[in-house]
Amino acid sequence: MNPDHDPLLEVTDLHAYLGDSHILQGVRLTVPRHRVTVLLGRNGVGKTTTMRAVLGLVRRTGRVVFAGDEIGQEETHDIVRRGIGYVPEDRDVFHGLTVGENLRIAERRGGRPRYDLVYELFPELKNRTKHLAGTLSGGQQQMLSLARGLLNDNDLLLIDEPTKGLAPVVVREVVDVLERTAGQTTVLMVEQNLAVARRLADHIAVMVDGAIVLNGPATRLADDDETVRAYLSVESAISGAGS
Ligand SMILES: Nc1ncnc2c1ncn2[C@@H]1O[C@H](COP(=O)(O)OP(=O)(O)OP(=O)(O)O)[C@@H](O)[C@H]1O
Repeated sequence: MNPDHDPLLEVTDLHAYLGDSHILQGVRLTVPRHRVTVLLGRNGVGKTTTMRAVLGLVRRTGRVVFAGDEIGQEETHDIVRRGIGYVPEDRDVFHGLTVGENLRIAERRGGRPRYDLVYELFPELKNRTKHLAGTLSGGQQQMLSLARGLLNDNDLLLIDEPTKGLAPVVVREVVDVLERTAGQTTVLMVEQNLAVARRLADHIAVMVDGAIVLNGPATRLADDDETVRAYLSVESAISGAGS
């Protein structure tokens, strides 16, 4: 079956609230299987909140269907157990723990952690299992954060702004790692760096003021400069992501 017609994740009429603010206002989004979908939009439009709403981390209403099951009312721990991993924006590694310990505490109970896969994808981490995570570079911390998401057998990874705040040379490294990650699982990713988005995305979703205004093949990014200018606070030529 065409994966675009059998999405892994399908969100309909999703509303979310932070305090008194109505942040997501009827989000509709599909994420095809085995693809990278990049969620784009200006600062503050609700991209992070969309991921957190899918995970049940914010108050929300609406329909969220994952692998054919409705999960819009479920608690976060049940959603995560279904095979959705989260790599948050701030990387969230424990600086005072070693690389190995950071991985160990990410193991899902009852699961079979995939250390072989993780160390094959991230040899730099294998050489540093006894190093404190706080001593790693920003790029290595991002790798550790991605490795934690891949350690469990997740079907979907939600990755929030993985290249944010990284130097151009490190961005390139992380993009390579993201490409390897995307070979393993379906990805929904927030990314503000347009060059990175263009390199990785098969599918895009563009968000404006708490709603999705465009959800389709990534070719729209390549040949539709008007879309880019109208909706995104990104520049179309950003060095550091490679070609
Ligand atoms: N605790 C909160 N209470 C009320 N409003 C909040 C709270 N946290 C965030 N917001 C607002 O919710 C909106 C959506 O935030 P969100 O982080 O989802 O946007 P984003 O598109 O991911 O932005 P960015 O690219 O800056 O990370 C923003 O306008 C933000 O100011």
